[in-house]
Amino acid sequence: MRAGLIPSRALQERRIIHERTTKDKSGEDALPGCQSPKSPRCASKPKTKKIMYDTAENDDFDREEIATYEEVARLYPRPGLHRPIALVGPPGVGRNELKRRLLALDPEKYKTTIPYTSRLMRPGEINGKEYYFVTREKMEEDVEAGKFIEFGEYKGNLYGTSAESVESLINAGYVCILNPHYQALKMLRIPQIKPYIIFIKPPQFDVLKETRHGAFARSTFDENNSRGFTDEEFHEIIHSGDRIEFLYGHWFDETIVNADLSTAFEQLVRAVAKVETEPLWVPASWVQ
Ligand SMILES: Nc1ncnc2c1ncn2[C@@H]1O[C@H](COP(=O)(O)OP(=O)(O)OP(=O)(O)O)[C@@H](O)[C@H]1O
Repeated sequence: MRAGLIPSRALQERRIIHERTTKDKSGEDALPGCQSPKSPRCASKPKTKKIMYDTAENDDFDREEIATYEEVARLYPRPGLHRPIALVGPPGVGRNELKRRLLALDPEKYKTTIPYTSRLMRPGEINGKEYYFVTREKMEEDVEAGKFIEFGEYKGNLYGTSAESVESLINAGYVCILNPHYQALKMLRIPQIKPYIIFIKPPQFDVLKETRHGAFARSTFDENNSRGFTDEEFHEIIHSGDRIEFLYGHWFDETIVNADLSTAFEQLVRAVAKVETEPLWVPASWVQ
């Protein structure tokens, strides 16, 4: 990601760090950002070195980003245009589940990025399969250079998603499926990437509770994924969804309410088909 493309003055001045994380199947890693972000961390190119700001709950930071008007134009589908699909929404709403289903629908067409980590490779792991393994120094250097759309630290190791990995999937002709933290949208929403942004919205409390309990869904707020969601967590998902919608709603191309999972997935499949077949409104700068 080039510094000149970062859409926000605030982002150029701050490095963003969040603290919540999630585990992978081995139960020990964090996969912030595009993989499974319980850890809402985002990155940008900082002007000031060695300073980290937790802006996850900073309303002022977010409000600086609210646009008033934006010139738009229709982007016509054409061969070679592969717009990534970015699923944004509150932690726990089901973005990973929807992403997993889409990737499984056509693994030759839909791909997601492989995150980078500074953690040591474990026996049996292959570089470039689950992760790209790099040294902490190299990763810090790349973070400083603004190469990560989001990154975070978990148990002393850095994890992150590079903008280059998104661009290389696009250039290789894949439909890149991302579930970035909402603050990463600031770095993704650029002409080189042209994401189609879908907000995954929780349904109202009763429906949220009924559908998740009915499916024996495991709470993503629990490190061990060993229990269901609590009422408090359902309220948190709804509250967090409202906040994201308030702050970033002007960037959403579409909203899907994730009540019944199959219905939400069908809507997602239709949305992805639409991106490939219909002219859609985008910032005018993307079509020039
Ligand atoms: N519509 C739904 N009905 C029932 N269960 C669902 C639905 N959507 C997701 N789930 C289940 O809820 C749980 C959490 O979903 P998922 O892991 O996709 O959340 P997430 O938004 O990616 O959360 P996080 O960002 O915190 O990792 C999973 O067990 C998933 O199968």
